[in-house]
Amino acid sequence: MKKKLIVGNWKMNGGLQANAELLAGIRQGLPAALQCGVGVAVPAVYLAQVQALVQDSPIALGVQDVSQHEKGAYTGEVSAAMLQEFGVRYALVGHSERRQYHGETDADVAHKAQAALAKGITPVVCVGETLAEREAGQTEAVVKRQLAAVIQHVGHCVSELVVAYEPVWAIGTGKTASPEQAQQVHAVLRAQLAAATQQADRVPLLYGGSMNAANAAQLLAQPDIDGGLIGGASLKAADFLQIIAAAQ
Ligand SMILES: O=C[C@H](O)COP(=O)(O)O
Repeated sequence: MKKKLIVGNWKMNGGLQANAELLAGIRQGLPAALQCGVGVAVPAVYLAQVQALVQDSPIALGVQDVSQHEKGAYTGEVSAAMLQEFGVRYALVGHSERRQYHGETDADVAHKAQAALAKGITPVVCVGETLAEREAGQTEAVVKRQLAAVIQHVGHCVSELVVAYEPVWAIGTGKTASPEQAQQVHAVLRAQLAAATQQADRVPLLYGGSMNAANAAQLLAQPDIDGGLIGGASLKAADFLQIIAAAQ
């Protein structure tokens, strides 16, 4: 069976002491024979600290964004080359909070994915519909449009992506998509990937949106749900570890 992948997205949370405590707790509680991939997407300012804290552990280092530009006069941006220097393995691109609060377009997200790939960093491409879009019956059209922009841009590298389906209405709200709702969208995404690459099965499709210790097992049991992108529940070692246990 394909290994599941569980990635914590810390969002704008943490601090030097809190990060050290959280990662110590996770490291201590990880099963000796870990059967799934584990990563944490941390605020860029903590990269050096977290790189050291996850050293010699199975925890992969991730970030929450990457610049689409290579270098130069882009105040506040962090390039893929800089991330590469810190051993970053995963970069979230197109998280709905970036799309919503920072005006990121599908084209921006596609360029960011390409910039990450060019430096050997795996983009975790986030897609998802708002509540209004779901209620208008546009879920499929929205996620397909968002993913198509990336597929078209990265060409033959499609099989190197990770894709995360995160319904915006489920993020941080405690309202999780039902396993059936999530599976339905994941199947759509899988079919879209299959039209672009013969290796669609190896692209991990993560679900994100109020995934927690109580609902993780059911979500992860769906045939096209290959893991989770976890926000709130990744900030407590015990909760994150329970999700990891469900992915074993
Ligand atoms: O990237 C993570 C998602 O936005 C989910 O966040 P959440 O688990 O707090 O709902």
